[in-house]
Amino acid sequence: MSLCLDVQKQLANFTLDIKLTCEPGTLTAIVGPSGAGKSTLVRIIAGLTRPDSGQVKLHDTVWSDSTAKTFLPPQKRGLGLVFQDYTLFPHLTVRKNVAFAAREDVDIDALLKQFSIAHIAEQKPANISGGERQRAAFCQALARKPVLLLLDEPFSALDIATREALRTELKNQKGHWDIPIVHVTHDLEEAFYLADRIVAVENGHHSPFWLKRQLAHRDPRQNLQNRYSTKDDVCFDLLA
Ligand SMILES: Nc1ncnc2c1ncn2[C@@H]1O[C@H](COP(=O)(O)OP(=O)(O)OP(=O)(O)O)[C@@H](O)[C@H]1O
Repeated sequence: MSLCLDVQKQLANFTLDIKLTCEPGTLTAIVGPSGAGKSTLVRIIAGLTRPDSGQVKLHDTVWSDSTAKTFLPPQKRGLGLVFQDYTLFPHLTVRKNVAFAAREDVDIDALLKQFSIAHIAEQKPANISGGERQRAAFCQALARKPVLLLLDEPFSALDIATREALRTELKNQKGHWDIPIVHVTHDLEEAFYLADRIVAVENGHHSPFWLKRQLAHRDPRQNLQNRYSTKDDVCFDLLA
């Protein structure tokens, strides 16, 4: 089921105005400078912020429509969220954290194994590493069998080696989940590595030129494109 949105929201200094479609089994990376509106966009998709106008739909289910005055609260959208800050309950073990969110038919042990944290299932979050906590956060998000996965800088608090390991796992697994994934990141390398499509946002608007400017300032310029852009789609912003 595809995510389709066309939303507007007045922010402090500009109006966020974004149109986006994200297909199941694909990862759309949202990149852009600080304050561009990326987190606001994630919050609108999650139902944590109401847009002033426009519509958010998952296939034919309307999550938000300002004209029809429809607004589905976050808990009814059935999505999985992974943020930079760990969303685990500190007083529960890893297994209980995942079980808390899980649908009945989910095999929690298999999920923990898939994310290589079966051996720490009985530990509490304070006793495991940052990378393990983020793995647990992914298990928690996926245990609810989400219709959409929303990732807001999920790797930015991790050290380089852990970040790279988790990126690789996400890249290998994302196609199997068969849901749209929206991934906000500051890191262009991460976006090029993971994304099926990159959408650059600047001052609340889709801005292919921001991405072009960033790449123009990189050294050497061609590296990211040559290494990761085997698919034309990823580069659609560069072709604009
Ligand atoms: N509820 C709000 N009402 C008005 N303005 C807001 C609101 N929330 C955020 N803003 C402003 O909107 C702009 C976009 O913020 P947002 O957090 O979405 O940007 P971002 O691209 O995620 O930034 P960063 O990469 O630094 O996290 C900022 O100027 C912020 O101050």
